[in-house]
Amino acid sequence: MTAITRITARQVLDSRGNPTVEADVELADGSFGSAAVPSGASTGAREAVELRDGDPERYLGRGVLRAVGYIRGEIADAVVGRDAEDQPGLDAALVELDGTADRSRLGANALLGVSLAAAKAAAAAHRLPLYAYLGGPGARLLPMPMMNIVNGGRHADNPLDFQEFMIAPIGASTFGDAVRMGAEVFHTLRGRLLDAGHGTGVGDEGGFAPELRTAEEALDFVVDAIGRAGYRPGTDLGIIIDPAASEFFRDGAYRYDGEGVVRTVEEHVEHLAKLVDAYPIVSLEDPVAEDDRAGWRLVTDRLGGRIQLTGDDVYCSREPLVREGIRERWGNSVLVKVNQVGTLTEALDTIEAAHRAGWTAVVSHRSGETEDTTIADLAVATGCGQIKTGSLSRSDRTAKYNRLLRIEEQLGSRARYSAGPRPDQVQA
Ligand SMILES: O=C(O)[C@@H](CO)OP(=O)(O)O
Ligand SMILES: [Mg+2]
Repeated sequence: MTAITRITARQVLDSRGNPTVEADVELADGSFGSAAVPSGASTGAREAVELRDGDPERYLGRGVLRAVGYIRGEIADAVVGRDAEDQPGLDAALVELDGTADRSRLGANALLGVSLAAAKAAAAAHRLPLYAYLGGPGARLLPMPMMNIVNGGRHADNPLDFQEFMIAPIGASTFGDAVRMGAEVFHTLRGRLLDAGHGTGVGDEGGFAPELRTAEEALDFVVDAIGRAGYRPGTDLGIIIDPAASEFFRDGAYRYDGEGVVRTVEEHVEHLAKLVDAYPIVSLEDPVAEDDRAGWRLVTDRLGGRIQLTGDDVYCSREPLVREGIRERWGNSVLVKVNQVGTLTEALDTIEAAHRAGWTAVVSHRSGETEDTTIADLAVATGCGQIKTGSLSRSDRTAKYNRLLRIEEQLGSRARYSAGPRPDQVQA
């Protein structure tokens, strides 16, 4: 009854107004699943390749239409008749059909759309929500959200060199509390920015994008907003930064163009360490560039015992790269974005490999998102305990928070809230 009978796809728009792929899968019993594929701006060099076509300033639709065509044609021909319950088999068939290491022939966006839509159809056939279908009866841990409230870097037009400043409700006792606390800080921050004469326009992920130059200026605003909203910085809410350091690492140095400073690898790591000393930072993502191996080692030696260091660009959600990072001790955590790798099975394998090594995993959105909420279910299904899904505004981001609120309600008294990456940080 879970045999795939029909696959189709279409172009839809993502949150940046760029076309992206949406795929539908239908099963013999009439069950249906649909998934829309997200897209990044600060992409890792070893990410699976999406078909989009070149210049991001221009219309990107032709590549997407090619991906849509592949789904309707070649992929449908190969996959119709397969059992949607056999997700690893389906995903392996998709990877084999593509035949390239970087998924560039059919496109990671084509592969991922089908992979996720098939999982949703199989969940529907079982009359289960996706998180329960994928995670089983043990799936009841709501993730600590990393809420993006200040945008910079590639995600905004302001001078801030670091890409994302986030708050994490480490002192919340439920996911509902966490969302409320985040929303209160978000609105308090808005008022404080206005008072200081700043604009309150937002960046790609819905965080404010004020004309600030230094990380310290942004962090002062964030700490102040946490306090004025009635919370204790570092106890109720921690701070997380994604500098997305690959974006400003050139010729062996970190070029802070907004701040007007160039820092050597050592100076850059020293600067991060000072920020960790001065502010309640609980986690740094991509603190150094993906190809700065010495920097990864240095920052891990310096800060790995104190805070979470999450690799995004350096791992591109790919299990073999994470295994290498575990061996080499580059960080202690991995960011997992399903479209970086191209299939659901591979993303799940990456999370499992991280957990087996005692690392944490953070399920993440992309800066270009849609109303699709699959990652909310994935965070609960894997019990990873952390999700990064943007600000408290913009429907593309709030869709994920709202989905998690509904899951928490559905789980009732079985629901647990993860107040941080470690198992002992779960609220009873
Ligand atoms: O760097 C990141 O972590 C992501 C998501 O926040 O951005 P993008 O999707 O542009 O790669
Ligand atoms: Mg990142």
